[in-house]
Amino acid sequence: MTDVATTIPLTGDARRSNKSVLRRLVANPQAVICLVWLLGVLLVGALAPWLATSDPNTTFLAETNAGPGTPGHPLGVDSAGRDVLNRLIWGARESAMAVAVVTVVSVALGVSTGLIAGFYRGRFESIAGFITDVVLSMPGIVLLIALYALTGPDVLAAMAVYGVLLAPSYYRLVRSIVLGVRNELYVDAARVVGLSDWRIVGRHVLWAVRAPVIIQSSFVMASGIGIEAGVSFLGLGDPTSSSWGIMLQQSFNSIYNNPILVLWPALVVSITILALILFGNALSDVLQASARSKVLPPRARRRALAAAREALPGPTTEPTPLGSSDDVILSIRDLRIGYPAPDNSVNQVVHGVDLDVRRGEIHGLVGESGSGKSQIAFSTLGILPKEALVVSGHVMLDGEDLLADDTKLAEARGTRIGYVPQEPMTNLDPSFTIGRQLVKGLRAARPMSKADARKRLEELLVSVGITDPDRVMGLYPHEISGGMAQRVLICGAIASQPDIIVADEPTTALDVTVQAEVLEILRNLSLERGMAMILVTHNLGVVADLCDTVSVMKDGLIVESADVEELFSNPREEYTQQLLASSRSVELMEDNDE
Ligand SMILES: Nc1ncnc2c1ncn2[C@@H]1O[C@H](COP(=O)(O)OP(=O)(O)OP(=O)(O)O)[C@@H](O)[C@H]1O
Repeated sequence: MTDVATTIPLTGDARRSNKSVLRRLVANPQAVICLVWLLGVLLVGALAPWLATSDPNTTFLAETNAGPGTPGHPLGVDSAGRDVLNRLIWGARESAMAVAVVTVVSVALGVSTGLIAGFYRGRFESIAGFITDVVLSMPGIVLLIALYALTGPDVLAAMAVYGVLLAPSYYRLVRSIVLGVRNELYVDAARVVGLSDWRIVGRHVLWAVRAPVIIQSSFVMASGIGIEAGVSFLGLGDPTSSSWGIMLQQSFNSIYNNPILVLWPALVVSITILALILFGNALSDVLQASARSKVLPPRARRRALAAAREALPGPTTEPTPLGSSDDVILSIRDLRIGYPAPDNSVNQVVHGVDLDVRRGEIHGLVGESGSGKSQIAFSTLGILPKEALVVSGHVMLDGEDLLADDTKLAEARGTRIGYVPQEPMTNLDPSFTIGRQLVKGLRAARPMSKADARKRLEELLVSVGITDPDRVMGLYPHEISGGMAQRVLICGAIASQPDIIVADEPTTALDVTVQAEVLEILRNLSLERGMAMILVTHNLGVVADLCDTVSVMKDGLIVESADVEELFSNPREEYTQQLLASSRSVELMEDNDE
């Protein structure tokens, strides 16, 4: 039985990209050829009464076993005197009906039970799981033969039973997707606004399972065609029918008299199965590609980058010289980052950023959402998404261009550049203890014995406010609080004594009191260890409290960069003034609420 575990949870973005799915499908010649064949079979089946020149069982006894090309019988006549082309046309209708029965029964049963089991779980899920295991353990074709006593020579009834046998593959697929989707925040939000379970399932959950179900169905249809042919070939079909399986069986019986008769039904069965499988694969590729951002293949990537570089504006001013290497630890020049657009051009999101971070300085990076702060942070660490394209630029760490050399960048990451992420919990592996993760990370960055690594980490844990480091080292991530997890990650980031830390909104996921403690830790670390820091944040209060210098970003550009006191007292750019004004009005509103 076919069991394609294709899990492609589709989001709102995918909803918008429906049109492009169709466009990409049409652009794939293999998909188009398969689709034309499959639609052709359906059309021929639907129009059989008009296309066929006679009834499938009409006999032309005088022309029994006539070969292809006989006048009036282009594909010949079978051993019972029936026109082969006519029977193939009628057969398209019967085979399509058999496939429809398998698909409808298996989808209806498997998808509905999978939805209920995944969404509500509980006893239904246990019972459905047990039944699924039992059904899957049954040998399908043997069962169909055994059921012949019940169904008789009725292929549609046999196909309905086969549909029941295939339902577990849908059940498992749908249940696993629904289990992932039911805890998504948008489903919680739908519950909170009062949508009934049925509307949530109909609107959100069903949407997430539709693509994998469609893909699975093309494989189920292919196996339906094969099983119909197999069951009929074994003699369990209705001998008066003209399905392709029956044609195959009857022509096989007269293979010595008229061997070419086997060719026609074998050909249409094989081509239809092939078309369904290839179409399913093409559909799967297109839907998977549209569910994630597009990663260009190497050649297209090189072409897109070359075109984007060619289109760069020439220098209008002298390039900003690199900061003095004694003073500046990190120097970014003309950094431009983009992402592939649907037409394979490059959609730039960072447009030539220059930034200097001095040794020991805490450099705040602020700006509206989507302005490119994280892109700068990630390119410094070399952890931009795979699909990202660095159109131009240099990231110089202590005079070495990391962007020009992937090996140097990989060596610097985690050793000379530390990273404190936004979500502490999701950055710790739930399968290992805190101690194991910290020790492993430190030993990877700085080779040393386990005992030495553990000793150094215990000291660092104390320095970030964890008073019982030995106990915490033995805990799993789910056993500690978010604040403690962030301290652990800060400890991990500074353990290799990096020159600079990139902290991407390190306090956003924490509550207010813990935020203050974590900020205090970062400030002390910078003062005591002379570590520079890039602090990405939305919070101007944090910037005022912690940073020495601030760069304000808007639309992928740094619009203003200044000493923190100067920027707050005398903002030059209109956008900075607006940002400060809106931050003050939020503070005022909060004060009034208190
Ligand atoms: N994988 C991606 N594919 C396409 N565009 C992306 C991708 N990641 C980011 N972008 C785009 O890059 C731009 C900058 O994103 P970035 O995450 O750096 O913004 P940000 O200033 O850090 O925002 P926030 O404060 O909300 O995190 C945005 O327009 C975003 O849509």
